[in-house]
Amino acid sequence: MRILTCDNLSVSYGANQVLSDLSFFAESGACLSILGENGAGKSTLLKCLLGLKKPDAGVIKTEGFPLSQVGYLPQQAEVKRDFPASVFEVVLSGCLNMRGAKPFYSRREKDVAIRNLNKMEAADLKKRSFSELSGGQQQRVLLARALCCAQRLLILDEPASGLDPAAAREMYALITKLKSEDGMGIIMVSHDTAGALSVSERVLHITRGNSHCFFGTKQDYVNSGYANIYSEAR
Ligand SMILES: Nc1ncnc2c1ncn2[C@@H]1O[C@H](COP(=O)(O)OP(=O)(O)OP(=O)(O)O)[C@@H](O)[C@H]1O
Repeated sequence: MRILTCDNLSVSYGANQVLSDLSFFAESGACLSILGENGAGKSTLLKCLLGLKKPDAGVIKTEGFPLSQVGYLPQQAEVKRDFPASVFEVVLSGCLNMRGAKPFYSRREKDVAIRNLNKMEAADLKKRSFSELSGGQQQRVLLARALCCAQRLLILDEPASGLDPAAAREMYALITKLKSEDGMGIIMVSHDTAGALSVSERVLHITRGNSHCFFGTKQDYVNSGYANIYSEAR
């Protein structure tokens, strides 16, 4: 079932047209990977999906839930990894939207945080200081945080970047579990083509200047020349 549809999206920064006439969709229980070279416009597209940048033209539509209920895992570089908070506090802060104007988190929000820590197989880290964790552990905790507000759709910006191969495998296994057990829809920006393809049903591939663009199933992507365009561009 489609949970997000993007029709004829065009986006620019001043005179720099980054995306033009882009159309694609994401489905529940499935992962859409957004691939493409540096500067192709992947982060710009995520900003539009998150309501942080207004497109010049086009429509972004979620099905049956507001954009405020989309979970978001930012790129590693955008997260301050040494802030002095416990793992539980970091995860609980993902419930900020649910808390509204209340001064403290309720039992219900704390239960949501615990449930998501369990889901990310990180319950044993609950009392640890976030800054002392390994990169892979931090990433699992931040995913649990993103899940606290994700009703049906999760947006991940390079979730395996900076992780060693074992931690990256764990991250992809958790993504697979979220799709199959929770029916979560996932949109993931990645430079790790093989890893991304291993968990994706569909691919959106964009290139700088939008001269090439592919949207379709993983199988069609693998059979197309797009993966080669990407490796040549890199
Ligand atoms: N805030 C901004 N103001 C002006 N131009 C920007 C801004 N952010 C991005 N751009 C430009 O938009 C284009 C797309 O950048 P974007 O960061 O979306 O690409 P990307 O595919 O995410 O790249 P990367 O893989 O390196 O993260 C680039 O030409 C970039 O210079």
